[in-house]
Amino acid sequence: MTSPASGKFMYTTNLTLQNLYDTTRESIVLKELFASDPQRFAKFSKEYNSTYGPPVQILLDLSKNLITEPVLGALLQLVREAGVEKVRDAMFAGEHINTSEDRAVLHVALRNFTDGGLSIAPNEAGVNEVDGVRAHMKEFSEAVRSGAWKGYTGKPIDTIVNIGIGGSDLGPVMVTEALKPYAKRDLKAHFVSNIDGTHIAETLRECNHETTLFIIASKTFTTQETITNAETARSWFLQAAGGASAQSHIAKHFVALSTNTKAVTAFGIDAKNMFQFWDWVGGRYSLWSAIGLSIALVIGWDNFEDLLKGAHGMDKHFKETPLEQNLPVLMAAIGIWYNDFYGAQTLALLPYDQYLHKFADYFQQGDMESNGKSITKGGHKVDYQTGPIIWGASGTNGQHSFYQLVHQGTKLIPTDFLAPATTHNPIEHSKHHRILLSNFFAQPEALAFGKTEEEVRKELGKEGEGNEALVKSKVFAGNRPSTSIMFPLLTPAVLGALIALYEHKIFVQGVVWGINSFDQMGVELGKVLAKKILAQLEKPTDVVGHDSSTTGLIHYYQKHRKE
Ligand SMILES: O=P(O)(O)OC[C@H]1O[C@H](O)[C@H](O)[C@@H](O)[C@@H]1O
Repeated sequence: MTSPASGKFMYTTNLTLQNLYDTTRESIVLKELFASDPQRFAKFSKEYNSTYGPPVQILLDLSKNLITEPVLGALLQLVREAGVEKVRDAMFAGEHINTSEDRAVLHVALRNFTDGGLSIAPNEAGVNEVDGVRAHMKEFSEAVRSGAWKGYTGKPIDTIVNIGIGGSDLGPVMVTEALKPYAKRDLKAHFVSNIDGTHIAETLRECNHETTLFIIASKTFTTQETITNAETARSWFLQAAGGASAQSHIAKHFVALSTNTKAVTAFGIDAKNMFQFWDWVGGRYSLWSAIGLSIALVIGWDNFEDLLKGAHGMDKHFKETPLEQNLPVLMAAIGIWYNDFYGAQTLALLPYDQYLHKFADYFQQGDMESNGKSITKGGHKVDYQTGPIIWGASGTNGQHSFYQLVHQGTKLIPTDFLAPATTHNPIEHSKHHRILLSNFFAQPEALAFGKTEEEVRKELGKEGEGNEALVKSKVFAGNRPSTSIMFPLLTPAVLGALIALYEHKIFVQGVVWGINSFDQMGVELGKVLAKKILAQLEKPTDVVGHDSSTTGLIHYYQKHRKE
């Protein structure tokens, strides 16, 4: 049998799985599986307890998935056969598993602490500088938070504006939202990402130039959106601070997070106000790096460190735990089952925690930019499905919009439900939280077990008689899969572990599919075309080299625009 190196999803185990799918799919009925096995929850749920850092507990309940022991066994065999353990160890060792860019993939090194025991790639350039950058971030964030760091007129900073996009924005946004209970409430944090001038304009309206710190976050420091927004912020600041003569005040109000020292200094930011990271940190894996500075500013250094330690605990679990007990591996295996055998197109992330309302947005980049590929590392076109479409919203909002389709639509939608046992806001004696959690428990139950026609008829009584359409429309077929993830409380360490859990799930799937999860060539073409078009926007006669649709659209803009 060949491996994805040829573009064919053909491990030996693939045939076993296909066979299991063809012969047992009809009998994989959750209602029956639960009825016939009182141990099903015990068998298919795992409790994770961190062995490093602050205590982290996570309960992963996989029992409401369309799996049996033989299926899960075969899926794990597939993971084994695909060589996931070898590639995982290669990642930790710093081998250049990002082959197209010839780079190591070492975000795990950013959350490694010397007593963590993983000895992560000590020889890769930059790995031994991680501690130094962390110390710089700690010192700086503490100075800003305490008020010791002053703006150019001697006032303390009360507002930070992170200017970045993609991985230089989504992680800080998601984490600062998720950990709001730990936030310094008198330090306002804004995140500007969109090139749409509205984003920076509306933000600047809320800023006082004397007390605002701009954090320019860009791995490459060449990203059009970020540099344009940063230039606008700089002009705004200089104008407010007294024009060109205010140049020397920039040092108090602008810092950079980047791998590109040359571009940072060319922008006018002093190298000593730059927080370094390295090319082995992928953008969508960078919140653990200097890119996390805005997080550290908002929640404080100790909490930021707990976030890293929670992730490190999950790294240890991923590296050291047998596949059968390995949370990210199990989640990845089940995702492959739906994606490649059931033909599911998407995965919905449904956190029942308002603080996690950006979780799905964050993993849209994390998962889709990593595994949205159709060429293998060996350069072959795949003849199987790779990364799923990620989407979702926080509960219970989704229930009042798209859950109709999840319950009764024609598509199979695997779902991940997440919830904390305890809320940070126990108002009304946790009344809200009990209602929230009752929904968190009810939805997977309804999805899995549905409601039969018989039950509907009984419930409707006379009203249902002679009204077949009504009866049928109230039936829930059930057997719709879900994973439930619970934890005691959303702390920084728990959040770190959860993010790392999903990161490693994505990693495992990428290895099985034989793709490079660490490049993002698919974002390039649109950027190149936009540059070309930007130069043609002035006059209709400049618009050349496009199809009639694109030309027509640009002409429409030229006719109707007003400066
Ligand atoms: O951090 P930067 O270099 O500015 O990159 C920001 C973003 O740019 C591109 O869109 C990449 O596809 C993303 O992976 C990256 O996070």
